[in-house]
Amino acid sequence: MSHAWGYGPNDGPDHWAEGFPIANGPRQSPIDIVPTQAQHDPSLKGLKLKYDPATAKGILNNGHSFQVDFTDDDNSSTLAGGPVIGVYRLRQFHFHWGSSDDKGSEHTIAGTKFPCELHLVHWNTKYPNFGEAASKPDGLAVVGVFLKIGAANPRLQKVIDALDDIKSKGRQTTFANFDPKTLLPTSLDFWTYDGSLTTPPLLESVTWIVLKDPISVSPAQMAKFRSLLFTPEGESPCCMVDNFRPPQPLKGRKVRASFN
Ligand SMILES: N/C(=N\S(N)(=O)=O)N1CCCC1
Ligand SMILES: [Zn+2]
Repeated sequence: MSHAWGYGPNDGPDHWAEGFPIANGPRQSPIDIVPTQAQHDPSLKGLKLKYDPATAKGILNNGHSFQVDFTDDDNSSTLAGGPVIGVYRLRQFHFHWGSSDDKGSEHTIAGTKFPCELHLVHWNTKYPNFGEAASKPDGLAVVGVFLKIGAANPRLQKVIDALDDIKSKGRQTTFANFDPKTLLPTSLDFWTYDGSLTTPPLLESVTWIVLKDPISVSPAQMAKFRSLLFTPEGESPCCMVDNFRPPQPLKGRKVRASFN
C-alpha cells in the first residue's frame, strides 16, 4: 500500500494520520514553544558539537526538502551533552520553509513563525545504525535552528549555490568539505523536549534541541530555496514551498530551557 505523502491539500499534514496513525500520538512534533512555560533546568549540560567537514558527502532533493548527507560510519561528526546521554552521530541536515516570509518554520515561539527552520539530524550510537535508532524512543536527536529575514548569510551561500544542481526531485550532487557548525548561532542556548520526526513516518524517537537564537537569511537567499521543485524532471513543475508541519498538541509534555 502506498504511503505517498506531501504538503498539498490532498496529501498534506491533515492527511498523514490515514497512512501513519502515530500522527495522533502522545509525543508528536513540532510544537509551539512558550518560553514563559518552559522550565529552566540547571542540570542540563552544554551542547557538545564536533563536526568534521570531511564527513560532508552530498546534497539531494528528496521531493520534500533538500538534505546534505554526511558519512556516519565513525564518530567524526557527533553531538553529545545537552539533554542527551551518550554520543549521537550526524546523519544529515535539511530545511523547512514557506512560500512567504510570514511562515515556514515548524516549531513556533509563542505563536511566532519564522520563514525557515534548519534541522540537523543525529542518531544514537548505542544502536547499530540510523534505521534501528529511528525506531527507539532515545534513538534520534535533532538540533533545530530558526532562520529570520535579515542580511544575506554568507555561511548559507555554499548550500544555496548547490541548489541549481538539484532543482528537481531525485537530483543529487556531491557536496564536500562543509562544516555545519558554521550554520549555528553564537549562542547554543536551547529548549528541549521529547518529540518525533516531523514528516512521515513521524516516529516518536526524537529528542528535540531547539536553539533560542536564530541565524539570518536574506530575501534573495529565501527565493533560492523557493526555486526548488517538489516534482521530478518531466512532470509539471510544483515549487517546493510550505514544506512544514504545523505545531502539534503538547499532551502534557514539559519543555525545558538550558538558560534562565
Ligand atoms: N522528518 C525527518 N526529520 S525532522 N524534520 O523531523 O528533523 N526525517 C525523516 C527521515 C530522516 C529525517
Ligand atoms: Zn526537518
